[in-house]
Amino acid sequence: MPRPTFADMKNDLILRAAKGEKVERPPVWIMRQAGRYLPEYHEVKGTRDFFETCRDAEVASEITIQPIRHFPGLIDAAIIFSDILVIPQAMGMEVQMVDKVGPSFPHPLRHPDDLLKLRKDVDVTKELAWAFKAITLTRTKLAGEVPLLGFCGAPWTLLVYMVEGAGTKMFRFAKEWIYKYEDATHELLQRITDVAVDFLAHQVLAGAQMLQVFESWGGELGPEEFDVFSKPYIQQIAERLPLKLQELGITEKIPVTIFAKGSWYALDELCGLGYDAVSLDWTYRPEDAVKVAKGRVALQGNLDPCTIYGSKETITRKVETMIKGFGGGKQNYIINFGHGTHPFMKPEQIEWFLKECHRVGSL
Ligand SMILES: Cc1c2[nH]c(c1CCC(=O)O)Cc1[nH]c(c(CCC(=O)O)c1C)Cc1[nH]c(c(CCC(=O)O)c1C)Cc1[nH]c(c(C)c1CCC(=O)O)C2
Repeated sequence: MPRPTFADMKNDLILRAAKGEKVERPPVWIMRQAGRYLPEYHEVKGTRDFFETCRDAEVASEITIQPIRHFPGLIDAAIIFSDILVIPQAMGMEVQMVDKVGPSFPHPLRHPDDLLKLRKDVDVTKELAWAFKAITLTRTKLAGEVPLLGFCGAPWTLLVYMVEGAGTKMFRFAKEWIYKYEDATHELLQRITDVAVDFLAHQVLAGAQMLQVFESWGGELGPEEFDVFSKPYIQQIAERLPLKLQELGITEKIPVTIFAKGSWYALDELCGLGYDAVSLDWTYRPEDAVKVAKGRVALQGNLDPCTIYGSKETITRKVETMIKGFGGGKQNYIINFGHGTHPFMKPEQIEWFLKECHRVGSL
């Protein structure tokens, strides 16, 4: 596949911040910035199936750009509208998105023998061709307005969904895998890692300018298990990606962010894995995170998303303390929520948050 060409960037703030450069103000984007809190999302999505929406390049690109248009000049990155569960799909698993319930796998992997059901050699250019098409179209439509982010799920988080078959509070099956089927667990994690590296690299080839790896269930592992079942695989992704990009003829630096939700005990290790940015949930005191990071990476985060339910004064106060806590934000900092938006949030409140980020971040 020849590498497409795109318009020059009008705003590359997030790319500069992720590379550790000094910036005029910290860039801001929001996890799940496209989605159900925006009325125009429902208009476009209608009653269409969620994954069908992702696979339609025209629709996915429109939804990706919606928040950029809704808050003109206020958001510094677009993130492609897709889902972390497309890797399990590429590996041969069926995944449905059930309205008001979430993801559901009709045939979860409950025993090591179930690994036989997975596709052995996954050709992402075939299985996920739709994703690359959506990325190329979205980057073209963005016309350099803001950079386009690609992403994938981290191996441990994807294993959780693949063996549980749905969201969970108990993690019974995922924990059974790590404590009872340790070898099979490593085999599965390795196979997901291989697909993830390939998938991320091809997202860049299609036009993604920065990447994020979502270890959303990181915090379900204790520190010892994190070092065995999460860290080696997210480290492999960071280490192998530049080589894979080189193979594809991509020589420029592509910043990559790791978001390991709940893994506060591992912050020091996360800063040394080869990622350019580390995304933090809201349970960190920014000052403490800055001390641990020691300028090795850009930190991203970490407003409690529920702050948006508070008054404008509350949002202002929280934005002020957050940006101050991250040292004023002119270097090594990207503003974000500590997790995604909720469907019940009012766009006006989010707009106030974004405006305050611009005001306080420019001081
Ligand atoms: C764990 C996870 C998933 N998906 C994702 C994660 C990691 C981030 C996190 O920790 O939240 C990542 C994701 N999912 C989605 C995006 C797109 C871009 C964006 O952030 O704006 C991204 C980056 C769209 C989505 N992914 C999903 C929706 C809602 C689908 C709908 O419209 O009904 C969207 C907009 C569905 C989804 N997808 C997933 C769940 C658990 C759910 C159901 C929960 C819910 O309903 O919010 C798995």
